[in-house]
Amino acid sequence: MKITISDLVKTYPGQARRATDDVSLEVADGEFLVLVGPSGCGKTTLLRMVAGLETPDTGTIHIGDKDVTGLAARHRGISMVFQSYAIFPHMKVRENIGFGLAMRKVDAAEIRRRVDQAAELLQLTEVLDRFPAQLSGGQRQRVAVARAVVVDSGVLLMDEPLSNLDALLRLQFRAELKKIVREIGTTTLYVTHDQAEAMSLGDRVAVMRDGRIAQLGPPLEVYDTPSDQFVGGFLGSPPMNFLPGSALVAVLGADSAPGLDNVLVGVRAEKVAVDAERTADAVPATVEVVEPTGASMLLTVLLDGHRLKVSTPPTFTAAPEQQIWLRFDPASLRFYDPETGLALLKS
Ligand SMILES: Nc1ncnc2c1ncn2[C@@H]1O[C@H](COP(=O)(O)OP(=O)(O)OP(=O)(O)O)[C@@H](O)[C@H]1O
Repeated sequence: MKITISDLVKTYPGQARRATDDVSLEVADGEFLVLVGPSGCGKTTLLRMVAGLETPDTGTIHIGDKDVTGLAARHRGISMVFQSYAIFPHMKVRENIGFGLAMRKVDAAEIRRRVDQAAELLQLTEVLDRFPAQLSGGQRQRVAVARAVVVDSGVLLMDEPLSNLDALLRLQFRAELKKIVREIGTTTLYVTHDQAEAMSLGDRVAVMRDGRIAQLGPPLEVYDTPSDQFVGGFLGSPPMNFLPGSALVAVLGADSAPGLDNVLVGVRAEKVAVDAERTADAVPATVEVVEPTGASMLLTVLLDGHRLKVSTPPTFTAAPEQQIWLRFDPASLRFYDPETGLALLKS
């Protein structure tokens, strides 16, 4: 089922600012779309309006072709998994997973069949007869997901479903979740403040800021070509570097110098080539900090007084205060308006 969100405005009582400010968005049938952004940007509010847990001031929500804007949550045909996954402590895993089906008066044999199937998908078969207290955090989280997917509704809404897990489990379960959602093929709207999670899971990501969608697109497109400085600085670890154009005159050539005074140049850490020796077209920089990440060596360097992060192969050896040489591939540079932070088309 596709979800069509049109011009949603929501202001909470007593708040001066809009929590969502005229948001329009279409989630295609079977698509996994992630809403991501810093705390307070309005992503949870948007999800809760789709769920029917908040009422928009203006705007409409359609699920499939049906206008559900005025419908109660239980009549919208959606499943939800929230951060505080409310699984019932007094019910065994089997009853917890089957709860939604029992509420819908599905007959017992069918409930059993579907619970068994979901349990297998989520590797919970062994623990179906346990109580939640006898499960690990990751297993509890899987119960919450199983309970949502077993209902087989056309739309799945998730709000930070992995946030209760420790870093390792989070990473593991992220990949499992991606696989499961692909298998069941449900249209999914997913909220997270974690940009890595958003990139990993989303067919498309919508980066939100101040109640609006700053950019919407496939993860790598948004990563490679951020539409503004905010998106480039939010997505990616490390975030995109931004340098005044004047710092790159030597790289881009004197011809482009006049135009460079008024631009901000964005470049990703891994797009800068680093050499210990001077090479053609290279500019000198000084190493400030060296951080081994295992997969790469992350260097903080000073280029003409401007700080940036560059990543090199893990075998690259560098020490603080050492001079190194940087090469920039013009094709990987992005240009922004220093006043507005908006992307400029390359001339
Ligand atoms: N029940 C509420 N009453 C008043 N203001 C609210 C309420 N819920 C959210 N807000 C405000 O609305 C704005 C958007 O909040 P929302 O929870 O949607 O953001 P979010 O991006 O999900 O943030 P987080 O990641 O911290 O949950 C914020 O300014 C927040 O303070």
